[in-house]
Amino acid sequence: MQEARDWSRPGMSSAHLDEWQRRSFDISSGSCTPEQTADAYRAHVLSIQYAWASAELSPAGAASLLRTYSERYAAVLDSDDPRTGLNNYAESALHLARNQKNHSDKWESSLTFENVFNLPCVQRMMQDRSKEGGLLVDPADVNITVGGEVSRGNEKDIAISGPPPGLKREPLAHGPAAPPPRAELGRGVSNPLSGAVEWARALEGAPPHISLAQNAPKAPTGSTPMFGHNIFSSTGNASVSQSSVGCTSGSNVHNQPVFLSSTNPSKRKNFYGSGTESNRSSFPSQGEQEPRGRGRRGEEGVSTNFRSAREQFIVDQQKKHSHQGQRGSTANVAAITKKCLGANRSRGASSKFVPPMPRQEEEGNSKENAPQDMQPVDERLKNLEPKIIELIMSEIMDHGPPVAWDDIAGLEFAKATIKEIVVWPMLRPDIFTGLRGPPKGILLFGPPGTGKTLIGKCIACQSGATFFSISASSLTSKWVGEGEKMVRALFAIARCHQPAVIFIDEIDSLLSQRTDGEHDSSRRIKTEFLVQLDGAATSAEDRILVVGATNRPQEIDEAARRRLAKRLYIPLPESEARRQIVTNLMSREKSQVGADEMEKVVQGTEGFSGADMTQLCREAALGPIRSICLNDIATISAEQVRPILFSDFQEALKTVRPSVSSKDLELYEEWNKTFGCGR
Ligand SMILES: Nc1ncnc2c1ncn2[C@@H]1O[C@H](COP(=O)(O)OP(=O)(O)OP(=O)(O)O)[C@@H](O)[C@H]1O
Ligand SMILES: [Mg+2]
Repeated sequence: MQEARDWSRPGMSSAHLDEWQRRSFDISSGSCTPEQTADAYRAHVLSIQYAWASAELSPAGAASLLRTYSERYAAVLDSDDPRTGLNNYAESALHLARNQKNHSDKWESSLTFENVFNLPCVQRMMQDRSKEGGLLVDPADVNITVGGEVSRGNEKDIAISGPPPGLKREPLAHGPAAPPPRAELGRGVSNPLSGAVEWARALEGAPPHISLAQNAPKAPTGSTPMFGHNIFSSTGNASVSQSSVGCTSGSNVHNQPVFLSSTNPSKRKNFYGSGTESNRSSFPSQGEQEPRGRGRRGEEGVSTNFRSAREQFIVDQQKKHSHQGQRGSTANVAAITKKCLGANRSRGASSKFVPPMPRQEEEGNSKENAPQDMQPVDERLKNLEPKIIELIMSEIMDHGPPVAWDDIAGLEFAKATIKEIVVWPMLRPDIFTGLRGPPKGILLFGPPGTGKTLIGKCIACQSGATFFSISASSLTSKWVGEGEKMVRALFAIARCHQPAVIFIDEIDSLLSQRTDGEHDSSRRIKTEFLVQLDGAATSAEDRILVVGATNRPQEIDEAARRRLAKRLYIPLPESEARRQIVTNLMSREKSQVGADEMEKVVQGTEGFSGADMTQLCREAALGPIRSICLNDIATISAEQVRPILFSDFQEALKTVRPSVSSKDLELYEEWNKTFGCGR
């Protein structure tokens, strides 16, 4: 509070200062709840504003104090630590975003900036566009700042902008064309999907790979249409910052993409807007700025987006309800807004607060605006919430290093069957009709680590179909009602992107036996899934294939089992397959293992799964490193490391054991005999 005294004007009333002091003391006592702390900081901010308005504080002092307390206030709002912050409703979402990974995370995109422009559909789009000479995004979206804030006309540091006024965009005659500028769905941005939809439509020829897994790579920023992001994101050298695709203006006439760093959440420098240093440090001049958001006083020319106590109360109530899981139909929207709820955005008392749930008017507005803002991609999707569509579409999975059928050792019968069911009918739908029509559901079951997920990845790469990969966890979200909607939307979108494959890894957790004691929401998700599966199965013209994978087939609901008509056993690898796995892996390393030594390795690994074999090879590969003298490890060159030898395998075999017990194996064999479709 020393600061307050320093900034105060001589002769001003000390009432406000005392008040600040008292509250500050309370807050720092550590006994306040986050709500109380936030309230106290809000009150501080209001007091400072009041003091400034009644000329009790100098403008500079007011600006400085306001910045300090607004930042503290924002820190409480944004922190997802339940003891210190209010952002707990996003806890699970943030947790998922940060920690959970699934298989698809490890996949790298085979699309790069270079080769994406060689895609026929992109070429086509470029040609079409060059004929039309039009922009790929809605003109209204051109001047949008990446990073969540809507750019204002007078700002110099606009992150995305179109060509300078008067400069007509020339289509590229050759060479790589730029992707359309990605319109960040910032608040107040009109027609947010237009660019993305346009781009996606243009890419229709290239089968997108769509993952609904929550833990698949996510856009860090808010409700962003992610076509652009996903199509261009890759872990290779052409990677694009997920929240930062943009186009330069000025000299860069061809709209070459530039990479912009995303906002550092820990830095709240932009607190007073998206602003420049000058507008950040001049609180009193805020009134001159264009009011942002829906601050009621914004109309009067004062940019005070503070919420009245009543408004705050409504928000608090909404938060409480969200904690009780009674969100009803708005839950979906809330779940989607979770992307915006992290600390990625600078926020404060004078910036627009993002409530955990949309306020009534916002909801109303969004419904009203929906027809113009979010044009449905397809007629069939018009009954779905645009934000759910966006969410599903935004999770487009990059299929990384392509998995070929030959990368899967053994499993010849399963591979042949899948090719017959998946690949050929996709290629020749005209032949595979009537009784020859492929089954609409496949279940891959077998012990852990035998290649079920690997097969899923291979189907993604080889089938040429739109590939949706979902994990049960993405549907069994805590937002009541969201799961069913997601399932419905998933199938609806798949229907629009036929032929499509929906891959559900660990399907047992989604479609386990329905019991009396289970939670209502998971029961409803299951029911919805079965209904959708039925729809997909009975509609002759739909070319949607559902592939489930599980290592707990006995737990699958019998109704689901029936719908997954082709149930393929994925057993432990036979000796030939084990040899193939070791040979494949060793071919990428420096190794010297003779044929008879390899035979001994194969014989010694009876009962090993594919994953166990991989683990064995990894362990053996460490042998040469372990044999290096400790003093040399820092200096030895890679070439000097000796090759992997049979003795390394012998050592590795002492520590790596099969992960599947013979008792478990019997259960699988038994289930296969009863329900399996193998020979
Ligand atoms: N048949 C196989 N050929 C080549 N590699 C294999 C094979 N089976 C397993 N692997 C190796 O084991 C790893 C794990 O396989 P995968 O994830 O497909 O197992 P899974 O059957 O899905 O196991 P889980 O049931 O536990 O999910 C693969 O990444 C691969 O390296
Ligand atoms: Mg798996």
